[in-house]
Amino acid sequence: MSDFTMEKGADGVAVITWDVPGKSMNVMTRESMVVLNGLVDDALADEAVKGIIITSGKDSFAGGMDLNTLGSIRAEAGDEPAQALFDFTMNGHHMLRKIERAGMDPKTLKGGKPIAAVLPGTALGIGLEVPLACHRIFAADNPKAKIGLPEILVGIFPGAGGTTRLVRKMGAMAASPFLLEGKLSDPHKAKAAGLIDEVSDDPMAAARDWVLNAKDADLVKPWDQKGYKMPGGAPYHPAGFMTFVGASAMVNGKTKGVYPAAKALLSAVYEGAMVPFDTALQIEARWFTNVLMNPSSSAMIRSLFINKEALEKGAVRPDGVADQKVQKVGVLGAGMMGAGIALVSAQAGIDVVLLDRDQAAADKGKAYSEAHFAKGVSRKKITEEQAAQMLGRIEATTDYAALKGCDLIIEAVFEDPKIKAEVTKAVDAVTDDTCIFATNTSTLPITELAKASKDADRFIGIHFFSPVEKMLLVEIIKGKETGDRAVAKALDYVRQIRKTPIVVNDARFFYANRCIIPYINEGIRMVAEGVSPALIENAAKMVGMPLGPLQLVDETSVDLGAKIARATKAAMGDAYPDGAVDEVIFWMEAQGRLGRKTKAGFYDYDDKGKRQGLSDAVKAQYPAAEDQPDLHEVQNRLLFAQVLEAVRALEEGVLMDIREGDVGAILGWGFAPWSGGPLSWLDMVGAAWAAEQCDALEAKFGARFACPKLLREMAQKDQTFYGRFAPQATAA
Ligand SMILES: NC(=O)c1ccc[n+]([C@@H]2O[C@H](COP(=O)([O-])OP(=O)(O)OC[C@H]3O[C@@H](n4cnc5c(N)ncnc54)[C@H](O)[C@@H]3O)[C@@H](O)[C@H]2O)c1
Repeated sequence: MSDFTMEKGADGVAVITWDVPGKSMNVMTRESMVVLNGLVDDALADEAVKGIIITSGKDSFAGGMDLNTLGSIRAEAGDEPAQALFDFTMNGHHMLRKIERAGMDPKTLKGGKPIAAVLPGTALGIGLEVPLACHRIFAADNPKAKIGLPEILVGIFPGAGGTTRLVRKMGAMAASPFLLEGKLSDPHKAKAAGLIDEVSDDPMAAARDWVLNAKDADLVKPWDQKGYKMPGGAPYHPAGFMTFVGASAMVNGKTKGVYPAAKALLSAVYEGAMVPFDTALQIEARWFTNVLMNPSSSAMIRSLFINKEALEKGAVRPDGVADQKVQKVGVLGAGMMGAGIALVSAQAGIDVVLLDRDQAAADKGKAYSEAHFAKGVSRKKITEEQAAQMLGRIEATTDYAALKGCDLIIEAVFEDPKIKAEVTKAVDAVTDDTCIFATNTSTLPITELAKASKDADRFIGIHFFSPVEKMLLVEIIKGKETGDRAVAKALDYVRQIRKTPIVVNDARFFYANRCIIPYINEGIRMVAEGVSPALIENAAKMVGMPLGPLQLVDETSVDLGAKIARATKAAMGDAYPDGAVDEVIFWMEAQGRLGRKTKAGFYDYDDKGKRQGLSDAVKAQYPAAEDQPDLHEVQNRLLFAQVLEAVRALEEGVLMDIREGDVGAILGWGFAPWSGGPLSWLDMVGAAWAAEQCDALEAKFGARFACPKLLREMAQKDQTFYGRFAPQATAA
């Protein structure tokens, strides 16, 4: 079975159906493009065919390009990868341009065959770029459908004509959220924005009717008509020029210049807007190739597309363990985390028993889901029946007997080993030995907590990030005695709730928190040293961190920081290195400046909790020194604080797979996504340069920057992480 098939109807409409065998969503490959091209040729040449509909056999249209394709083109091309990628991209343009011109006479623009796209649901990336080349796009009235061009989020930009077509269709200003931010819309919003043309209960019938009645003029795109003017003005008009200046400033403001794809996109748009359409497509292809050849884009594609998907599909799942899909989950503690865990589980179709110490607390936890589902109904994302069905899956209770029959328990009670031990024992008394017990602790060692369990083999860490329903990463932690079945269960559960898992070994703060805490601490330490808070925050953003370390403290709260500092000090004794950090954090705590929640932290906040400037009170207590450090040094301190922890985690065997180190960093704490993650970043800058920087930082700031042995050895041997620790199937 081919990815595309065609059926020619007696009414003269040829329907090309995209339906990749064995996949839940269509993706475009090199091979499938050849097939589509052949079918379009056939239909255009066949006199019996009056018009064409391109649709999908699935409930979505397509998820985009299979980015592995780009990797394999590059790998096969040997010394000339750029030429091969450019040629591939131009072939795509030729095919889509053929669809757009549809056999019409190039002079009179008459005699073409109408081509409509019918989208039953989601259409992303090239899954929207193919429709954009068609003459009219019909979408089903499917509120779950997402329509847009998210390429920028994985480090590239729409390179199958989407950039050029969208800008000419709606103007650079209106196109910018879709191109530069990867904004996705449901069908109605997509129609309002001009991305698609019609939303219908029966889009096939509507499209067929349109195809059979379309006139010559309906097939000619505005940019192929005489006197075409770009909406909002092209760059050589004053209004258009200002749009481009504004867009350029916005991109620089948002990306701080570290995302090559955003800059290349702007160049493609700007240069392309000044020339005829077909030349613009060549310019788009040139910039697209430029981006594909950039190490940042390759690293982003590798981490955010290929490796993320591999982890979601079970790349690190233990071999030979049968499917462990969860039927009924018990969630202990209906507080902030427990309520979120219950919500995502119910959404995934799992029955949930949500247990707390008293009924009011359990009910409050369930009410969180109720409010969330009600919002979904009011925004037409789900129906009232679906909301009722999902809410009906959650049983709020105080009764341990209700946990009977649960095949997974996740405890999210207070962060207190005694309480955690009590609930572990109480659960053991009512569940059988098929049930896996998981703890959501963020700081307590799993191996220690497992001692309260009847069977440490069935005990595991499933560490969520807050807010549970928004954060994409789940960290699974193996205690010393955790068995494969528990790991498989945790992975299968994370897959059910559609998040991305990483599996790490048990160690202080596991992986994500272990790396983010030194970043935060380095920022606070600099405040104590008299580095200007604005310099610290800006330096962080300029290396691509979504939040500066001080803003991050405000978001996660100063008292949590103080609590962790006290606990760490108690655990480490004399080896505790963060005295300077504590001074600031304890002062903040004493001042009641606990962060956003108290509307005062390193930043000031208005009455509504909206962040204002950096706080004068903090600046008065820790005045900025006259001599401020070099920006590059501040950036290096903030980056190395994180990446060295990632290297140590790998060296110590906490991280077992480098893919998890990179994917976990980006999804878990927003580590500079342009870099592809901390290990990809080290590969980009080179181990030798990184080791030199460590030596310089260590000499000036102390042992926390000492070059890990592993990195030193890699520098000496001129190795990369993806070379030395190459996991299978990451060769993109
Ligand atoms: N807050 C975060 O950002 C975050 C992130 C990851 C992990 N965690 C971990 O998740 C756990 C819960 O954190 P939270 O922020 O949801 O706390 P929370 O205080 O909001 O909720 C804890 C809930 O547990 C209930 N509880 C306490 N003792 C109980 C018992 N014996 N039996 C049943 N219920 C009991 C409390 O009534 C409360 O509703 C902690 O282990 C924490 O370290 C928190």
